Formats: sequence, structure tokens, C-alpha cells
Amino acid sequence: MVIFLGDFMEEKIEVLFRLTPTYVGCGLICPHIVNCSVLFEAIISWGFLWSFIAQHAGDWYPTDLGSSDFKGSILIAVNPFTKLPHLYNMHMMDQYKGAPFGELSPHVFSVADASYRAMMNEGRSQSILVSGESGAGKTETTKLIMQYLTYAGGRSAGDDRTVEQQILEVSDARAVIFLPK
Ligand SMILES: Nc1ncnc2c1ncn2[C@@H]1O[C@H](COP(=O)(O)OP(=O)(O)OP(=O)(O)O)[C@@H](O)[C@H]1O
Repeated sequence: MVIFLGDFMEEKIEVLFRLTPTYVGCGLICPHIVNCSVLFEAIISWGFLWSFIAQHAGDWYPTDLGSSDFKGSILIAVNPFTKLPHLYNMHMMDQYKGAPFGELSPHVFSVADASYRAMMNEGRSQSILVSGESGAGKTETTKLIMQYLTYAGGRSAGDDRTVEQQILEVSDARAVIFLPK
């Protein structure tokens, strides 16, 4: 599940994770939910979670969202367990670049594009939450989001390196700092 949280601050996301036991609790309090299909259960449970947040989050819940309306975007992404290169190639990125949200079919590039444009238009950091159980495809989905963002970002004037190269170089630096051999 990919959720575009807009310009939620990092600490707000931490609160979200702390609230996650509520999501588990929903299944215990309402046993019929756990009998639903996995997808349906996930949708209902996240609905409960967001409802809970809207009601109890108080001061950290962004005021511009109102108290019961989620302005961001949720994408249900299903792991295909097979390579689907035609869905994630340059042509698809071209299609989604700048397209109004919801105009084209649901796609992780659509979420990434909305995030990128919000960052550019509002000049504020944006957050995308990728959630799911082990093996759901979070890592692959995150890589696709990074692939799109590096494509959308291009390269800055006077810098021959692409954004992708710069990110890879930072990753190398972090690997050296945190994972010395
Ligand atoms: N979009 C995709 N296209 C093709 N295969 C995929 C895709 N997403 C996931 N997979 C397949 O599913 C496997 C597990 O995906 P992934 O590693 O992203 O899961 P995860 O949610 O990060 O798991 P964990 O939480 O255990 O780290 C991948 O190795 C890949 O084979």
C-alpha cells in the first residue's frame, strides 16, 4: 500500500507507526474483519486507522486536512510476482509526468509524480509511506518511486551527474560509514 502523505513532518509519521497497534487491535475487537479477504481487510483496517488518527491525533494532525478528511492519496499495489517491464519503462514515466492525479490508471508513478509536483509547487518536503506485510513488494515499490523521482528530477544546472547517480553516490557513502567491512 502506497500512501502519499504530502508534507507530513517526520515526527508525525513516527506517531503513525506508534498507532499501528490500533490497526492490529481492530482485527481483535471486530473478529469479522479478519475473515475478509486480505485486500478488503487492509482497506477497512486502514480506514479505521485513519479514522482513529482523525479523531484522536489532536495537535499533530495537519489542520489543513480538516478533522475527518484525508487529503492525500492511497494506492493499493499488488505484488505481481513476475517482471512487468512494460508497466515501468520510460514510456510509462513520460505518460505520468505532469498528468493530473486520477486521470490515468492507478500507478505508483502517479503517486510519485504527485509528490514531486507538490514539492516543486509548494517548496516543501513531501512524504510517501509504503506499507505492507513481508514480501508485499515494499522494497520493489520504493525502488520504482526512486526511479521515477530521479527521472522527474533530471540534473541540476552545472552538474553532469544525474540525480540517480548522486543518490547512488550518497548510498555508497552511507554504506562506508554505517557498514564498514
Ligand atoms: N512490482 C514488482 N514487480 C515484480 N516483482 C515484484 C514486484 N514487487 C515485488 N516483487 C517480487 O516480490 C519479491 C518481494 O518483494 P520485496 O522485497 O519488495 O518485498 P518487501 O515488502 O520489501 O519484503 P520485506 O518486508 O520482507 O523486506 C521481490 O523479490 C520480487 O521478486
